[in-house]
Amino acid sequence: MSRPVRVVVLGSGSWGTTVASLAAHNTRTTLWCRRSEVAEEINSDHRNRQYLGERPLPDALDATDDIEFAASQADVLVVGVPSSAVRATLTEVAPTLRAWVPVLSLVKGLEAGSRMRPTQVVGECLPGHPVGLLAGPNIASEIIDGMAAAAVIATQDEHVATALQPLFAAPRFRVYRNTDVLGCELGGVLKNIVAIAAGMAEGLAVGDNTRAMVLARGLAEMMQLGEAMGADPRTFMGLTGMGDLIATCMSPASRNRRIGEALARGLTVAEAAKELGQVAEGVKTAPIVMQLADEFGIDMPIAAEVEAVVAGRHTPEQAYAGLGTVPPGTDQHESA
Ligand SMILES: NC(=O)C1=CN([C@@H]2O[C@H](COP(=O)(O)OP(=O)(O)OC[C@H]3O[C@@H](n4cnc5c(N)ncnc54)[C@H](OP(=O)(O)O)[C@@H]3O)[C@@H](O)[C@H]2O)C=CC1
Ligand SMILES: O=C(CO)COP(=O)(O)O
Repeated sequence: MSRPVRVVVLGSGSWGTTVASLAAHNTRTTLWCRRSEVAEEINSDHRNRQYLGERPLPDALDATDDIEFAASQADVLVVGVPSSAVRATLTEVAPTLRAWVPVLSLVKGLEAGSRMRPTQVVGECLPGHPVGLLAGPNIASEIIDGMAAAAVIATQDEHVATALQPLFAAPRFRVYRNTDVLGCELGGVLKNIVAIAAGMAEGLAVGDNTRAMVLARGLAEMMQLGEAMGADPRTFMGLTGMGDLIATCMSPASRNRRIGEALARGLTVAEAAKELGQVAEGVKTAPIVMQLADEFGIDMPIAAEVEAVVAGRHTPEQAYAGLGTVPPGTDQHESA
């Protein structure tokens, strides 16, 4: 009889811990924590209090702070550290990870400097490994509480996706497949910037029409850049695009939205990030996305205003006033 596969999740923040908990209900699972006290708390108390409060984690979930040993045990590797830490983390696991182990990214940010998507960084650090991502409208706290949700595993190889689907699925967590890796990954990356705009709007006490405008025009910006970069624009109408955009812009638990709200309260980006204490990928992604928008010749007025606010050039009030000066153009989807 063949042994069950071992899933190893790198990164014990709110989402890494949640995904590891989903997997632990289905198969042997190890969570790598960079701090030993977090690993001890998970193994002894079945809690990760810093990120998930008193929510109980599965008894079967194993935690360790030994990244090389964890990687050597992996049949499937999941990357759940912030985008800024993906390359360094994968460089550490490369020597002990066995050949052909599939690697799944949870990461929703672009690498500064290289402007690479997380799956591209995986491809560079771990050449030859099948690569994919798990994305969708997945606010970690709701999923660990067992509220119904769905995600997508995006890989070019349908066989890999089909093998991975049951490892992360739960009765109330549906896992779909998609072969448009670029479109799915960009959806998760770009919606964070729109969520900062949505948070600023909340902080400025706008109406529901404004909320809807930010969502709809934000989605249009995401689709236009995505299509110009080679993604299928229809992907942006699915879970990883519109789905994640709605969840992140609407949820008071979204870290990106909370950053926007804090900026509207007059905090600086540094103060807002300190108050949050968790990663909000949209802050560092906004300037990279504006470089891409320039390169591909795409107008992204909402992303441009978010970038101006996080760079400290505009206040949130100026950003919203600035949007009013942009010529409206057409609301029909324009192919890039
Ligand atoms: N939370 C969510 O609901 C969702 C998050 N995501 C994405 O998942 C990724 C991870 O996010 P999330 O779990 O929420 O993040 P958190 O901020 O909750 O946790 C980050 C984790 O990464 C670790 N970490 C931070 N910096 C480094 C580093 N330099 N080297 C190694 N490890 C590091 C942290 O360790 P330590 O505790 O020691 O600081 C912590 O375990 C992000 O790209 C996010 O956009 C995607 C879907 C949902
Ligand atoms: O990606 C997420 C939900 O799908 C989480 O969003 P935040 O990082 O804004 O909390």
